[in-house]
Amino acid sequence: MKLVANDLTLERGGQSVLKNVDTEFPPGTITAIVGPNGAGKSSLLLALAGLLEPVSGTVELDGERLSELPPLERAKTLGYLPQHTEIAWDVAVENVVALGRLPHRDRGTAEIETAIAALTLEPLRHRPARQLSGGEQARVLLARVLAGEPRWILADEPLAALDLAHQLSLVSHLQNCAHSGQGVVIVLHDLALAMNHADNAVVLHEGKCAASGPVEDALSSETIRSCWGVDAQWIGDRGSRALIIEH
Ligand SMILES: Nc1ncnc2c1ncn2[C@@H]1O[C@H](COP(=O)(O)OP(=O)(O)OP(=O)(O)O)[C@@H](O)[C@H]1O
Repeated sequence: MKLVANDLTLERGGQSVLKNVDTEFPPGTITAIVGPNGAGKSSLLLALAGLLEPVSGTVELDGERLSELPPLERAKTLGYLPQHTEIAWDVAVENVVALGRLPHRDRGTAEIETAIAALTLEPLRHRPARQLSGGEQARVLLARVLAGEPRWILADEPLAALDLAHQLSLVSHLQNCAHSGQGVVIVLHDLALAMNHADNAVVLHEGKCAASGPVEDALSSETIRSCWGVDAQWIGDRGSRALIIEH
């Protein structure tokens, strides 16, 4: 079940934010969407989740236009985590995670427990979610997405608020999701995390797709120079590469 953006053009607030982007997201892999601030990453993710209607072009899931999928089917298939969300409800953590089962209309106890374990939320499960720290809330909201076991996990900067240990454990969980056939698309700013943990990257620059494909190719020094204006080289072996900035 491939997720495809065909000649996708998006506008927000009357301004063009994505222009004629063609890209494919293979299931069973992690794809990182990267690019400078304002490049259009969150906008592309919103369109992939069916939450931002294209001005032209289409998003298709296995050949079918997303806009034609019934809303419940879409909610089951695509799990979307927005950027910078806060929990305002005075609800226990485990109940927030359980909301991920809403599209399925079941209690999904096993899925909820798996999601709680994946984000190491056991010690927090009875706490009111509103009282947690920013990083803890980010883990709760991601667990809610995972509890729905969507075929696609679409997450906007899921690692940004997490400490190093939680970043690594979440990345490892997302890799397991991908190995079991789910599609994972995440917006990332940290190019080393993308290089070391994603399979593919889509590089956006000024609303256009500057590069896409396997991370080793898409995140080349040339692309980093042309999109971020930074001279940098990758060192180290695959899986533990570091980006060295040249002065
Ligand atoms: N609700 C909105 N109304 C109008 N313009 C918007 C809106 N949201 C985003 N934009 C504009 O759309 C462009 C792309 O924004 P988007 O959030 O997709 O970028 P991004 O690559 O995710 O950026 P960042 O790395 O800063 O999160 C930016 O120029 C932004 O100012």
